Amino acid sequence: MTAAGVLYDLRDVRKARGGARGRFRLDIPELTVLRGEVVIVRGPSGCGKSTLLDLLAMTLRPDDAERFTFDPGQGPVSIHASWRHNQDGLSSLRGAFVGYIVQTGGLLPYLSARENIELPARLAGRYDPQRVRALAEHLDIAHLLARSPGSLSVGERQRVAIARALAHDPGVVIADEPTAALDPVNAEVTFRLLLELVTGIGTTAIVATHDPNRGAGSGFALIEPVLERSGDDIRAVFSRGGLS
Ligand SMILES: Nc1ncnc2c1ncn2[C@@H]1O[C@H](COP(=O)(O)OP(=O)(O)OP(=O)(O)O)[C@@H](O)[C@H]1O
Repeated sequence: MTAAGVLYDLRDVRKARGGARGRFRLDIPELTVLRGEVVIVRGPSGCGKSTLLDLLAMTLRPDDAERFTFDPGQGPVSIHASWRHNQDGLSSLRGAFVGYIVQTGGLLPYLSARENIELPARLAGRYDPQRVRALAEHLDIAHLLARSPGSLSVGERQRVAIARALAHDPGVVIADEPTAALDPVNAEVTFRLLLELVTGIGTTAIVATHDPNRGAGSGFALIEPVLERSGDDIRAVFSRGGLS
């Protein structure tokens, strides 16, 4: 794989947080994500999945990074340098190229489902009604678009959130336990729909789950942290090479 196919390239990235009891430290010695890949990030509660996804979504600033680049298509951009010198540029990059799905949908309650889906696409200047229609049909929410999020079931809200994350044709979809709030049957269906959509469109996706059965035997790339405990302190090491 050439460097042109690399979406993320991270080397020696670190983030420390005050954990639930002791200190939590996330270390990424090496992590590459290739364009078009689906990567499952799997591990138990508290192992740092959300921290890793927030770093990749450019919503959380790393403490330190030897290298942290994201290539939107015109060449790699240093995310670490952007955090220090160009946060406006970072916001634009995030808005245009990242679709983020959180555990509970995160929809704006005062907008209809349709307005929620269209908003990021309009902000990014990439609103495409045909794309919105196709996503809504695939996710079986076309009949719900006029409704407010509060009148939808949790599963319906999550499907709207998936459509919203994909509507602006992002470079990457990042989904943080997108089915954690759903019952097992709905969770299975929604997880499958998300993966079907991103693989069908060819969008890179990074999906976190605590479920040890998710992603098993799927052929998708899998990242699981190595956890080191010292008293109440935890160090989680997420690593994955990709370039030969
Ligand atoms: N905003 C924060 N401030 C301080 N500590 C935090 C913050 N967010 C998370 N942490 C801590 O960082 C550690 C990793 O949390 P994180 O949410 O990344 O794990 P997770 O694997 O996503 O967990 P879960 O599956 O329960 O969502 C935990 O010890 C947590 O308490």
